[in-house]
Amino acid sequence: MKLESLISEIHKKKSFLCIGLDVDLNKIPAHLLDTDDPIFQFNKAIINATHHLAVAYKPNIAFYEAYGLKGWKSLEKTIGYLNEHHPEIFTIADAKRGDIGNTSAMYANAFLKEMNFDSITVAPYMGKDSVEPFLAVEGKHTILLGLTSNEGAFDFQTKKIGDSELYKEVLLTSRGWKHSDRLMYVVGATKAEYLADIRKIIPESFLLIPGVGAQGGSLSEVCKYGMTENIGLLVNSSRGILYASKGKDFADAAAEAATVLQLEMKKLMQKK
Ligand SMILES: O=c1ccn([C@@H]2O[C@H](COP(=O)(O)O)[C@@H](O)[C@H]2O)c(=O)[nH]1
Repeated sequence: MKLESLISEIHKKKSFLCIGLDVDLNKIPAHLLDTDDPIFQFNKAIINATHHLAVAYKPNIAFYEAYGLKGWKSLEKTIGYLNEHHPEIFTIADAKRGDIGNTSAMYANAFLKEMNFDSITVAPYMGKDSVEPFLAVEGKHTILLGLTSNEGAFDFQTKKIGDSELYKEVLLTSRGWKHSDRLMYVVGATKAEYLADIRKIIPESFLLIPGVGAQGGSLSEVCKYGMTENIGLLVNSSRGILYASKGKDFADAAAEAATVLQLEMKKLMQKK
């Protein structure tokens, strides 16, 4: 998907909400467990109830790999359903891949071509040749881990390198790579206070922001420091939306939780 289409969808829906499809069979309503493919049935119901409120969906691949072949089939059906019924919605394979070049090319093929996701999350720490095969895929986006939402982000990412910090070097260096216009970056909502500095290095890039909802990040803080003229944000919530109810009303409850975020986003967009 072209960036202009994503931006136009954001303005149309007055939303920059990304819904994380992190399906845990221990958390979904019991009645779905009797169906042939509970993960897909759950995702389909969530997508049907929320697609007017969200501009992106982000299945975290771990939640599918966890169930072996059945999980992969559910993932394939989910991305197929999104691409067939909602081609206007941006899709993210949250796979956090990255390896030596020829292996990265296989990951790029699997997620961006075979499964036809619009984007994939990639770990930057094996360097340029590990990211290039993803960037080489035309019409797709590579979302590089910038500053992650977890506590462990302070173990390495914020470590000083001369006058700079490791995560800043990732942002700065990757900007110089071929097809860097296809890059986006992950920044945790729990690290909103870093966004002003981050915007000095990557003023226009789209940021995928996980960490609102269950992890306690603040949407208004994220917007205060991270929002650009083109909005430039995809704010993700997974558990806070998916598991708003464990009853038969789970999809309606998810839509309600998504609406709360969308309305706050609309307000914050109007302020801009
Ligand atoms: O820094 C990061 C990078 C990725 N994630 C992923 O986003 C979702 C967050 O889920 P919630 O339930 O809304 O907390 C999940 O898939 C993480 O693996 C992240 O949280 N932080």
